[in-house]
Amino acid sequence: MSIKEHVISLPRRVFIGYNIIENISIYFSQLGLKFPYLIVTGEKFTKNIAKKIMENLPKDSSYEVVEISNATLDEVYKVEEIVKKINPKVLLGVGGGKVIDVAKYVSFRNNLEFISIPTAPSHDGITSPFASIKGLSRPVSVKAKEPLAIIADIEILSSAPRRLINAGIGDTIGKIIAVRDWKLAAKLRGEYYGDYTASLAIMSAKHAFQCTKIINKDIKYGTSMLMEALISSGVAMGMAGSTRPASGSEHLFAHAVELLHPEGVLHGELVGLGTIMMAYLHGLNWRKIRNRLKKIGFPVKAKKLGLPDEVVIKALTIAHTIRPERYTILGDRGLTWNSAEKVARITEIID
Ligand SMILES: NC(=O)C1=CN([C@@H]2O[C@H](COP(=O)(O)OP(=O)(O)OC[C@H]3O[C@@H](n4cnc5c(N)ncnc54)[C@H](O)[C@@H]3O)[C@@H](O)[C@H]2O)C=CC1
Ligand SMILES: O=C(CO)COP(=O)(O)O
Ligand SMILES: [Zn+2]
Repeated sequence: MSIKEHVISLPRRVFIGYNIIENISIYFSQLGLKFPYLIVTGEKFTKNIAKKIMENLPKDSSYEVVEISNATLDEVYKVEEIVKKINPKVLLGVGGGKVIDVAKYVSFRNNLEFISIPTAPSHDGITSPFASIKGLSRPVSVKAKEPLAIIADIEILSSAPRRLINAGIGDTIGKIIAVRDWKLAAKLRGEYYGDYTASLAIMSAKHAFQCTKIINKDIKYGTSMLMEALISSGVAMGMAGSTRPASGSEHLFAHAVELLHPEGVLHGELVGLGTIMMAYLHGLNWRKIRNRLKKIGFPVKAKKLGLPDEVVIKALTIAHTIRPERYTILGDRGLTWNSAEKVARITEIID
């Protein structure tokens, strides 16, 4: 009898706290990291944070920096050119979700250690061993390297623009739907359902929901709560060996919009909108989710994000085609144009 292998990829250490960037050389020595390092960062604001990191790297260590503008295959190849040149031992991803995904994907392809240094609590890719890279065959995430460590400086993360913080809440509350969809697939399709990882994902969503009650009053405490939720959702993915606990129909909607309207909207914002509409389809209390998000200033209307109504409706009708092997409330045939329009109007995503 053959035993099907199941591999769990988890980070070894999570450093979380205020102004902990200053301790980076201590952390690196605890982890026994060798240099040269390659720092992957963004072209704008995040490169200033990367500079602070450089100032605090272990003395006498050597490193290179590469700035990327997007999570595309071209940017992956650009980083790999530098990997070939300097032969780094460790890649540091310093930035938002796109930077982290490129660094973690390059680490995977080149078998290098990866350290995740998020600059915004905007997504749960901070811990997950998956990456979303444009230019691959599909818009959904693929296997990547799990971070050896995460360095989460709450001072930096809580100073990120509020829009990015809210997007992280959107990405995390989406797990309510992802787990419902997973349960449905288990019932209708006999798909394996991992109770433990599903519970972990639901706990992350509840935590993010709780966070909506705190974040307006105490941004620092709210951010640290959100970070716990984002990290544990990433752990759920690592344990499941798939993004199933963290990505269902609400993410399919987000991916569909990204295909139709690729610029200007954050991943977590789209997941938030998808969550409201899919909650309606699942017969959940979508109003409660919408109201909580609205209270924190989350854009609960497509037009606030510059999304035309037609894009929302079209995305709803094609979402089921994006990852057909992952059964969700959208079924095999998806929504008709008329029912999609009705869902979007009833939930007030479009007027
Ligand atoms: N691998 C995984 O499991 C997951 C991956 N993702 C991916 O992550 C990406 C979304 O990540 P986001 O961070 O929302 O988008 P992003 O990486 O595009 O960042 C949004 C913007 O915020 C800027 N930024 C970051 N930190 C900042 C700060 N402290 N101050 C000012 N500006 C800052 C970035 O430079 C960028 O311009 C998507 O590509 C999505 O597919 C999302 C969830 C899970
Ligand atoms: O965004 C993700 C989890 O929040 C990853 O989901 P996908 O596997 O659908 O890309
Ligand atoms: Zn997501």
